[in-house]
Amino acid sequence: MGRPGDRPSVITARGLRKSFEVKGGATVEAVRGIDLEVPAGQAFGFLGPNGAGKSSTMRMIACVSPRTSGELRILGRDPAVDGVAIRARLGVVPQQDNLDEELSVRENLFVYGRYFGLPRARCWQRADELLEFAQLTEKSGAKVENLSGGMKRRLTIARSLMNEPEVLLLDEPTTGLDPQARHVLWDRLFRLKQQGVTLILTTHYMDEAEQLCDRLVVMDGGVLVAEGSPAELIAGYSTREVLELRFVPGEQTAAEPLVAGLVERVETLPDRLLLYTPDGDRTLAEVTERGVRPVSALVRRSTLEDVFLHLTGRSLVD
Ligand SMILES: Nc1ncnc2c1ncn2[C@@H]1O[C@H](COP(=O)(O)OP(=O)(O)OP(=O)(O)O)[C@@H](O)[C@H]1O
Repeated sequence: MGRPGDRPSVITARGLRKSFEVKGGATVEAVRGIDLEVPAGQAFGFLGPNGAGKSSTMRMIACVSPRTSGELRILGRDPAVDGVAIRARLGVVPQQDNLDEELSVRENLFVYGRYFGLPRARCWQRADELLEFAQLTEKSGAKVENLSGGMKRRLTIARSLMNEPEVLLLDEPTTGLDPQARHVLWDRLFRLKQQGVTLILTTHYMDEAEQLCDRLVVMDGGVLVAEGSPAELIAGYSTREVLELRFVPGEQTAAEPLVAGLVERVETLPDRLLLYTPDGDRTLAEVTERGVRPVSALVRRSTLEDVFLHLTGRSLVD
């Protein structure tokens, strides 16, 4: 899988696998042989539900978890051999913030810079640049424990940029944030991409994938089930429009036979029927003619959520 462009690849994987031995001698196959090609300068996303294998893949790319088998090259090097050298060129934003709550915002950046061996004066200078970038200059002297969730995320991102990484890995960057905080964060990530940083992120939010990613892979059960740009995936796996018919939970099954044959594909959810159609308004008129009486009806454009439902038979967010 993959579409290598003329830009060099920052990540190449072939048959990449990760298994974990668990209690009782059983093996969990978290990643079951995936192929990846991520060109420099892209925002590349792993989209999938909980347990799909996204974090396990990210941890192998971050050189903190060895692969079980397969090939993996990051920035042209093998993490099993050159992990330390690769890590120096990566920025990592983990799923859970692990900031030092007792230190001030600015000190958190300083300490991280020192960890990467930057001279003291350069650490303070870089910290101030990144505070501005993260829109946290006014919070420079504040204790981390007094920051909002969105500010903490922005600080974690600022910290991951102390070593001027070429590639930034973000594991569910906006999980738990309110919509406004998510938009501020997306804006900062856009800026980084404009500056040439390759972004690799995991998410189970389809809007995040659509907003941020040039390309993405849909992951489920440790394998890749589709790859493309958000627009390509929607064009390839869904129709342009969806007619959503809402029912009192349970009553949607009675309507199923009435809509049969009207459209190419119908998905049944606990309180809804989704009818995939090139023309939602026309289909709505047809189902009304057939005597279907939903609580409400909505025509909307297809999203990545529909693609995911089509590919896996399940919703992205359980
Ligand atoms: N250290 C571990 N030991 C045993 N099993 C693990 C370990 N890490 C992950 N797994 C298992 O591997 C599978 C994939 O997990 P992973 O965390 O990679 O998925 P994910 O897509 O990132 O999910 P989430 O969105 O919940 O983070 C799951 O079944 C998980 O329970």
